[in-house]
Amino acid sequence: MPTDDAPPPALVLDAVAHRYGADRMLFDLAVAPGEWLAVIGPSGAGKSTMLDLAAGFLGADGGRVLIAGRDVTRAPPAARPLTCVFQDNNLFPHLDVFANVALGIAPDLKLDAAQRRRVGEALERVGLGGFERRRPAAMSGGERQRVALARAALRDRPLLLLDEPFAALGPALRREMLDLLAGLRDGARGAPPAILMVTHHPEDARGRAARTAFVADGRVAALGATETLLAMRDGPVAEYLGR
Ligand SMILES: Nc1ncnc2c1ncn2[C@@H]1O[C@H](COP(=O)(O)OP(=O)(O)OP(=O)(O)O)[C@@H](O)[C@H]1O
Repeated sequence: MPTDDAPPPALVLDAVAHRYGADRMLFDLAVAPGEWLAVIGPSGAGKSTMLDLAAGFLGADGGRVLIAGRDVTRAPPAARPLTCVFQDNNLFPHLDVFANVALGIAPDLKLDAAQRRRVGEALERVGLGGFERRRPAAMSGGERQRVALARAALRDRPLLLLDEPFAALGPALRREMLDLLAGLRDGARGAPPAILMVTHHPEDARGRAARTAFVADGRVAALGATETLLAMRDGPVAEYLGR
């Protein structure tokens, strides 16, 4: 039983509705503080829509979105205590790596000495010490995502939304990036953030996400321990997994 002083869930989607024409999506989900939850499901099922509703890029037609106990249903994206990493377009091409990371803590790019040091440390942690003056165009896809992760790690938000961030990378590099993400989470200055990670590679969830949600037809159709869900022999999850 949770006690009165137990921290609230990192994210609650309480009957959050969204309509695309005649298609109605309706999401119920609770992510515990510090939990790593993977989201899988067929193409077009609504995975990105669910994350966009949590982040506020899409408005809810009904229901409530709570982040760390705060009702943010009507709050714009910038006012929600979360950070996002997508497959593409995480970086500003006209800014160098240092500035791209620094934006995570100082949107006006006016940093004091301690903040400058933190940016440098974050770059070291993702293996990009010495890349400070590089522009994103002169970096590989994996390096660019390291920059995005460094910025996310600096922000110290209770919730990290990842929408296919490593999809364009090969299997070995994807594994490396997931290990890096796990390291950043474990090394967080405060409480580790909860991670909600959409992936097209269910095996990415194994050993990392304790629970996995299966999204189908605009709903969370199944939710359970990752190993249990991925071991299903029949039903829609098994069908999605190609069994
Ligand atoms: N702006 C839009 N207008 C109308 N329909 C949309 C819009 N954006 C998404 N959709 C539809 O909503 C459904 C869910 O899309 P969404 O991107 O959330 O799926 P997904 O599960 O993330 O898919 P994928 O795995 O292919 O990225 C799809 O059928 C899509 O065509």
